[in-house]
Parts: sequence; C-alpha cells; structure tokens
Amino acid sequence: MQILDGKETSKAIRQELAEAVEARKAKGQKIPHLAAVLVGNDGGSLTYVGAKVRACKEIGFESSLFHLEDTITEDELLAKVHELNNDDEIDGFIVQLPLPKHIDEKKITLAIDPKKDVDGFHPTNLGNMVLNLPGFLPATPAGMLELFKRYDVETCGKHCVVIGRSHIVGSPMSILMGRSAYPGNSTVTLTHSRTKNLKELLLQADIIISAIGKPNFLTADMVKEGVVVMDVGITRLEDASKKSGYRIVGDVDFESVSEKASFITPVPGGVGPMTIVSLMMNTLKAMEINQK
Ligand SMILES: Nc1nc(=O)c2c([nH]1)NC[C@@H]1CN(c3ccc(C(=O)N[C@@H](CCC(=O)O)C(=O)O)cc3)C=[N+]21
Repeated sequence: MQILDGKETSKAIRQELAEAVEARKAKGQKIPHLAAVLVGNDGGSLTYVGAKVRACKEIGFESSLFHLEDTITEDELLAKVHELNNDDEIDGFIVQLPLPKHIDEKKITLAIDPKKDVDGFHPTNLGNMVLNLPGFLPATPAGMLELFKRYDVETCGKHCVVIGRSHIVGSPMSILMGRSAYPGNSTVTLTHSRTKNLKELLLQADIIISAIGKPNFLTADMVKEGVVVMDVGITRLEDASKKSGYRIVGDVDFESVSEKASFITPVPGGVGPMTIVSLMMNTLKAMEINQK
C-alpha cells in the first residue's frame, strides 16, 4: 500500500511555483496576484482562506483578502466581483463558498470573469473542461489529477466509481476521469443519494473517489483488494484533546480500507493541500494567459 501524500506533493509543487516566481522576478516580469473574497465568519472558510493566503506568501505570490460582513447585500458583493474583474493587478480571484443564504451563489459565480476564475466554477470553464479545451479546471479535481500523475497511478481502462455529484467535486471528477487523456480514460460510474446498489458497484471499482462528507462511510467490506482510494470528505468532529477543539475526518475508514488499498489518500494531508496548490497553479496560468 502506498500513501498518496498530498502534504509532501503539494510542498514539492509549492517549491516549483516559488522557482517560477523567482525566474519572473529576475526578468522583471509581473508576480502572480491572487485575491480571495470571504463573506462572514464560517469556521471552515476562515481556515481554508487563511491557508490560501499563507500559501501565496510562501511561494512569493501577491495576495489580497477581502473579508466582508455577512450582512453585505448581493448587489454589494456583485460590485466587488466587478471591481476585481476590472483590476489589472489581480490575475485571479475566488469567492469562498458557502455564501450566506440571502446571496445567490449562482449569480455570483456567473459574474466572475472566466479568465480570472481560478476556482474553475464558471460555466464557461466547466464547458471547456467537458470539451477538453483550455481553461481552468476546478481546484479540487485538478489536485486529484495531479496526485494520480505524480504517483504514476494507472487510470486507463479502470472502473472508477465516484460517490457524490456536487458541482465542485463529484460531477467534474466524473467527467475528467472519463476524458480521453491521462489521468482519465476510465470507465466511470457516478453514484449519489438515489443510487440503489452502491455497495455492489463499489465492490467492482478499481478506483473510488468519495466526496460526500460522511465520516467513516467507506469501510473495508465495501472495497476490493488493490483498490485506489481518494478521500475528498472533510468533516470537523469535536475533540477536546486537540488544541483547536476539533479533528478532521474523511469519508473513508482509513485503518481498515488501507489494508486492502494499493494507493490511498489520508485526511488530513491528502486532497485538501492539493486543492490549495491547484489554485496557485491556476493563478500562475491566469497570469500567463492574460500575458502580463
Ligand atoms: N470558492 C471556493 N473554493 C474552494 O476551493 C473551496 C470553497 N470555496 N469552499 C470550501 C471548499 C473546501 N476547500 C478546502 C481547501 C483546503 C483544505 C485543506 O487544506 N485541508 C487540510 C486540513 C485543513 C484543516 O485543518 O481544516 C487537509 O486536508 O490536510 C480543505 C478543504 C476548498 N473549498
């Protein structure tokens, strides 16, 4: 069994990005600038946005954080998005999800200039992904593809079962794994809350991608010997023994499943850190595409 180590892999990629920044500096070229918009004080969002800003600092990217009150109106947030769309200094930006209930996430996502949409959530970028045209891939799926690549995991002709059909993970991942490319060329089954024979399908899977957010959902009796497992679940459970007061658990019962798996991502330290580094890679790409 081999661990797909997102922490180490993301560290190596951050090093590569830092070198790219140095090379640009030496030539007097622009430094990539990522902006993040955070609305309100959701605990998870504060952690993730903080990690994104820290990663920028470490790599040498410029970053801006716009932390707005959760009483902000939809129009005010749209105005912020338009401002960032038109700011030549900003190469790419994200609006951290989830947004407060009185704001329509779809409306906000649609307002982001696809050329600056480093999250890859805009329909233009999702459409380009489906057609295998250049564009930004959603950060979490892109991070998973990078892990497959860097560990040379064979995906061609494999049966890949995806659990969960969210717009940001399950759905795009099911499309990417089926594309005519590497990683890809898998036979894909996309499963969700209405799937009837999930266990039967999982027992046929060579690759399982779990993105439902249910702690310890996937157990050893549901997988076959040699399976490749990517755990995208992130749930915070209260834990008084931790300094933070909580611990992070994935969808996979790591202890039992890792005994049968050929490759497996841990949580934390698997897909999460890869998501952040994908965002950085997308930001560098945004700057290059917009030729600054
Ligand atoms: N516009 C937008 N873009 C996103 O990319 C986005 C979002 N909204 N909303 C929420 C999800 C979730 N997400 C994570 C990023 C990093 C970790 C991560 O680094 N996790 C660490 C643990 C971090 C911790 O201690 O909480 C790990 O797995 O090792 C997890 C989850 C990005 N998301």
